Amino acid sequence: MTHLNLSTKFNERLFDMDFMNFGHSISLIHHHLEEVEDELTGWLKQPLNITAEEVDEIHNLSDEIKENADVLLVIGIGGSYLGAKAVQEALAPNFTKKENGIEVLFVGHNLSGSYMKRLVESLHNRDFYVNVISKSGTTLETSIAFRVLRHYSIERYGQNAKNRIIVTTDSEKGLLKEIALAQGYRMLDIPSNIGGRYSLLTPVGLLPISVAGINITEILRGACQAVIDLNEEDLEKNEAYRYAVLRYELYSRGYQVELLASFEPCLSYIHEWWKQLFGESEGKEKKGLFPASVNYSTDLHSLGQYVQEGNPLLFETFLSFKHLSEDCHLPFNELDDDQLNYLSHRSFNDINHISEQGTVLAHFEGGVPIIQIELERLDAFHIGYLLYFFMKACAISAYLQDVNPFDQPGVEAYKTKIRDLLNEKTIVS
Ligand SMILES: O=P(O)(O)OC[C@H]1O[C@H](O)[C@H](O)[C@@H](O)[C@@H]1O
Repeated sequence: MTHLNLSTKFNERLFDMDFMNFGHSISLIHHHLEEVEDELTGWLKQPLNITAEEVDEIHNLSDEIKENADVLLVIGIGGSYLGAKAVQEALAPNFTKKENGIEVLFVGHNLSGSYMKRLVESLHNRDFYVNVISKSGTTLETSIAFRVLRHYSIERYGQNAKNRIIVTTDSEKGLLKEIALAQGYRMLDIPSNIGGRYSLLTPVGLLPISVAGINITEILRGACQAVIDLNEEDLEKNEAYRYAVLRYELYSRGYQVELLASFEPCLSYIHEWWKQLFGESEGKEKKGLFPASVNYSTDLHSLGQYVQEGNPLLFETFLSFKHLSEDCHLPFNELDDDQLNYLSHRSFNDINHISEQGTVLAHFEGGVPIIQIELERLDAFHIGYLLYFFMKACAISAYLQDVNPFDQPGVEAYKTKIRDLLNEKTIVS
């Protein structure tokens, strides 16, 4: 049974692409990934390696939080929040009332004073837990948000505040780990050999996802399946490797932007997570596709014109799910004053699907190369599968470009500048 299908619609500029030219390089990269131990490759087998005890610990914590809080404040930025936020958006229903459940809020990923002020004000009548997540333990946004919310926790809960703070950080080192040990906060480990943007299937993602009411066992089951399926050395049988090769070939032929497109708004944070994954993994040494995204059909009415007829620097990757569990039908209207009765035998999903097909055709005819990634169902299993698929493809893709998928030296440049400016005595205007 295939859980994920990859297909393409390429125009004549690409018709002569031969996958098998990449067989040898892929094979070398495949073995390199299997064998390297000094790199941050712990995520490769993480879904298989996570123990039942670790999953139980997360379930227990999650139950405790749900029992004692109205809100879980997840403080983190980049890889320390995007994965969990992506899964929450994709799988936890929109518009549900929060009175009977807990709200999972992802905070500390900006430096806005008004955001922070309003956040604290919004907590006055609500009970909360804090889960601060940082692999390095020193990220500015996370650290200062934690300082504010730690103070506020003490104001609210006094001595008991420490029981409401959970620290997720590197298993071996870091300032946050030292703080947690000194203050007696409970800790969850991020394995040292897993970097931030590959850490979603560790407690970084699993605790917030579980509190959001999503079945983490199913997420891990999907990811485990992907570990097995996507460890196939034969390029023709490995969808992650094929996706990596396709992207590389398009890049080599002059395309500079990959536009990830989907027709379900709940996937918009999967796009955001994917952007960080590919952007930080590939964008170095003056190389790399620029990862961008669109939410259709919304963005057909803003960026659609550019995609169809603008500068031909991009290709599009459509992400879709064959079966969706919910739908809405159009009511019949006798008057037909809105002239929509021709659609009344169709559902929203039907119309959305046809709109996707029409968009693919139009953009293809406009000269845009198309990759399509389709999964069976929008559920926890397939989301786990998809996220692992992207991580595996991303690592392969970066190696094809001969860059290290696991570092982000460029991020340090602006961090240093900000730090230097903040250390200056004068206020920058
Ligand atoms: O988890 P942290 O160490 O706080 O890092 C959070 C984020 O910080 C930086 O932006 C890095 O470039 C990201 O890769 C990382 O995910």
